[in-house]
Amino acid sequence: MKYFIDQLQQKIEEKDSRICVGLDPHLEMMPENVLAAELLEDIETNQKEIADSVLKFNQNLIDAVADMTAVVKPQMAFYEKLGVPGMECLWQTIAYAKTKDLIVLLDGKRNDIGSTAGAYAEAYLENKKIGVDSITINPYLGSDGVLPFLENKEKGAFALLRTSNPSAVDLQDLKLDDGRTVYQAVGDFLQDLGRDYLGECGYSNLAAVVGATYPKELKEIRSQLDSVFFLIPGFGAQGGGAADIKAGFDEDGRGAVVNSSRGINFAYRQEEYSYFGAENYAKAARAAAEKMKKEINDVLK
Ligand SMILES: O=c1ccn([C@@H]2O[C@H](COP(=O)(O)O)[C@@H](O)[C@H]2O)c(=O)[nH]1
Repeated sequence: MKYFIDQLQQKIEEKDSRICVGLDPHLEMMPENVLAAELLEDIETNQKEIADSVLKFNQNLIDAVADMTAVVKPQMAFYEKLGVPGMECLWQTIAYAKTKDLIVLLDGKRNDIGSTAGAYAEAYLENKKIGVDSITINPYLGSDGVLPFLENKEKGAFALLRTSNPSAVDLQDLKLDDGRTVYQAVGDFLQDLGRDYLGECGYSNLAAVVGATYPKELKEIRSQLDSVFFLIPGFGAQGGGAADIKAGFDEDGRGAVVNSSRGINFAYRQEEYSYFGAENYAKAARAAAEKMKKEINDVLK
């Protein structure tokens, strides 16, 4: 039995890649040759056709980046939006990623009271037909809501710590009586809880989400938490760059992966990659992923 976090760290090192490729099918950004615009005029009626197109899109993206990423992160919201066909598309996307030996991090930000958290953990982490390796969770219900996601040591959970959105500050930066911010207290909580789930790599199966868009806080959180692995979203479309995420890694360039979704999925829409054309969206995605991988490796040298 190999701990989730050791599997992840090993794959990152094998591929020498610290990127995570999000699979976020924003329908309005899809290439016309994959998804005809008129189908979007009545999404509910056309769910099945749209979901079939999304699956094809995802499979082509996965083929394009499989050799240069350890992990893919489908964002559940975009699949849930397409009803039952969307969920089928999600499971087939995950199954396809597993045939390419990728680690799957399902972005669903689930959680609830302990008994319901257990049902979520079973639904996503124990379903052998689906093959999800890890899931994002909300830690605000406390330990009984988090522990069910850690029961299986081959699986992992990424708890929201300091998110990448502009209004992250509204609640996460509030000051507690002991002088810590809410996010610092969440960080201490996750590190303490995660100590029973440490892999050989020194990081825990209980990982955390810390946004690339707040480099000062990212640096501070990394120095606070030495055994918590980070997923760092906010690279690319949200404005984060390689210099911003550098401090999220440890001194050996370990302990984090950086996510980009729109920046890779829809690279063909960016001026830099527009020469590929919409029909070569997968090639454009590969070029964007390659650039991101290199920029991150260079900044960590
Ligand atoms: O703090 C957070 C937590 C999660 N996300 C998710 O990551 C991707 C980012 O997508 P981009 O297109 O690269 O902006 C998306 O699925 C978010 O839901 C985040 O951005 N920030």
